Amino acid sequence: MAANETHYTLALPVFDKPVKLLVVVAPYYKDIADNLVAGARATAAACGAEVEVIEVPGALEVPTAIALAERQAKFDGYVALGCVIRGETTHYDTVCNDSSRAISLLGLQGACIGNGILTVENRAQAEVRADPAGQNKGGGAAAAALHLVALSRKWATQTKGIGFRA
Ligand SMILES: Nc1c(NC[C@H](O)[C@H](O)[C@H](O)CO)[nH]c(=O)[nH]c1=O
Ligand SMILES: CC(=O)[C@@H](O)COP(=O)(O)O
Repeated sequence: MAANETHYTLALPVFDKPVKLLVVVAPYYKDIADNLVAGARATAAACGAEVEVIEVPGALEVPTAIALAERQAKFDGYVALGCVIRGETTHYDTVCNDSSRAISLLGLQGACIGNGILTVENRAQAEVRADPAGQNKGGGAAAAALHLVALSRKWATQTKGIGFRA
């Protein structure tokens, strides 16, 4: 994938009611995280969505923070951001696999989550993917969350008043 190429081709959803996103970021690599957050903020702003940002120590804590936030029922969707760079041991595999799987499981339970946690071999790969003017993975994760929020709202209004599964 070219440095400035992105595959987020869907048009952003349009909302008639306010949307509130929670960005959960692990600033393990602060500069990378800052770029991911900037990309997510820009995409959220393009949709008129409100953003709150919280920080956790690492990628493994991101899904737990989302699960805790979901209990508050204050947010329409979540953007998971972070960067995992392979080191000398197998811990990379644990961090990548466990954080992504936990995020997917939360999604299957109905949380609208976009996953922008980078899992890369080296810093150069991370930099180009975090850059809002590059592959903009933070913006893509925010777009994913917003699309799921739109879908959730669409189907919630369609089933309102129907007391049974059609
Ligand atoms: N190596 C990276 C980590 N490791 C830390 C874990 O995510 C976690 O915070 C720790 O195991 C305590 O539970 N985290 C990243 O986000 N990125 C890494 O490259
Ligand atoms: C992804 C990691 O957990 C990694 O940064 C840890 O580095 P190492 O495997 O060299 O301990």
